[in-house]
Amino acid sequence: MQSFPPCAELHLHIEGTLEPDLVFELAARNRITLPYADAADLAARYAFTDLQSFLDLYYATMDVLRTEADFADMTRAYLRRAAAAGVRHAEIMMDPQAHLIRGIPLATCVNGVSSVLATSEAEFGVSTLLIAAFLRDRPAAEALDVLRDLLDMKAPIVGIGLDSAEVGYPPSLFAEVYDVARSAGLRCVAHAGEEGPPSYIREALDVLRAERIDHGIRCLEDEALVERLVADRVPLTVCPLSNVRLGAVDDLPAHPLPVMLARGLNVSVNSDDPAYFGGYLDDNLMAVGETFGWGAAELAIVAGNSLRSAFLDDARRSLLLAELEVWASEQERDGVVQHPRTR
Ligand SMILES: Nc1ncnc2[nH]cnc12
Ligand SMILES: [Zn+2]
Repeated sequence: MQSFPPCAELHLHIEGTLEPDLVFELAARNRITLPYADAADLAARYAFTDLQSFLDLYYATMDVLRTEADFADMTRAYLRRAAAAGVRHAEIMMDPQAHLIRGIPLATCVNGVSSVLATSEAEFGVSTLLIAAFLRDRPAAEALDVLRDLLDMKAPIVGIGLDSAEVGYPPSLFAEVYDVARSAGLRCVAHAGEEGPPSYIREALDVLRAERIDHGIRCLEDEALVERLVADRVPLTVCPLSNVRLGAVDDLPAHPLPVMLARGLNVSVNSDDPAYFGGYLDDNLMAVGETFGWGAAELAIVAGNSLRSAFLDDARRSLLLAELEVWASEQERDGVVQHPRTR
């Protein structure tokens, strides 16, 4: 059986872990009638043409999340599955505005998710940090209000992110939000270069001073940008199955991940919205491993990148990097080193 390295998941939307079965369970609990016959009928709608076609369903489906217990159950289900995938640390995004605009109080979503994260290391062996992501297709003033509310309630967040529909919503619109967050000691990440142009990656770095770029795959269209990302070791949290399902790339063999790795970019592999895109972190690693002929050596590189790019404390990072070294030497000892197509 394939073994996966201990790693960090750095690009994961907790609302994107809502599996069809849980959607139906929460709908029943909250007496909501869904416009689908059953979980299989809902899953059959997961045929997306682009980011927007996914977002439409993603925002509609999360309407079943009404109470703290609902958010907690979703979070627990993700952690259980992530632990089985070899995830040892997760930096989890949530979209507070997606809940606020449908009347769910900020405390309900924040407390529901964070109550489970508080014990994730003890319960699942997965340390966790929470990132509040703002919706770039809504006004920056609204994001600023939500950020101030999060700060006022001392929400246990490590940082902020920027997600949702990308094209037409450049990072610079959110300069003030990121300035306020940074002044409050928060870490900064942003989606850029998923569907949007390389200039959005530059803006995320220069204007938002993002420390990590979520996706970033379109950087390859701008040679000077690639050189800068390599020189500065800027982490790019790549999500291969997501990119295929949303049509950002034609298919997995056409995915730029191996080129990005060969260029020396600091790439990690992540699952984005695993309930919607065909798999969790292990599924993504398995798919790229099979498609690109990766063995333990390549898996250890992306796992190491993920651990070094996480907002972890030094002690936990050292522990997980040591676990990764043990994993890599076991792979070598057992001769499970390489996939046939690599050599
Ligand atoms: N892949 C993605 N891109 C932008 N916003 C998102 N929200 C959830 N998943 C997303
Ligand atoms: Zn994402």
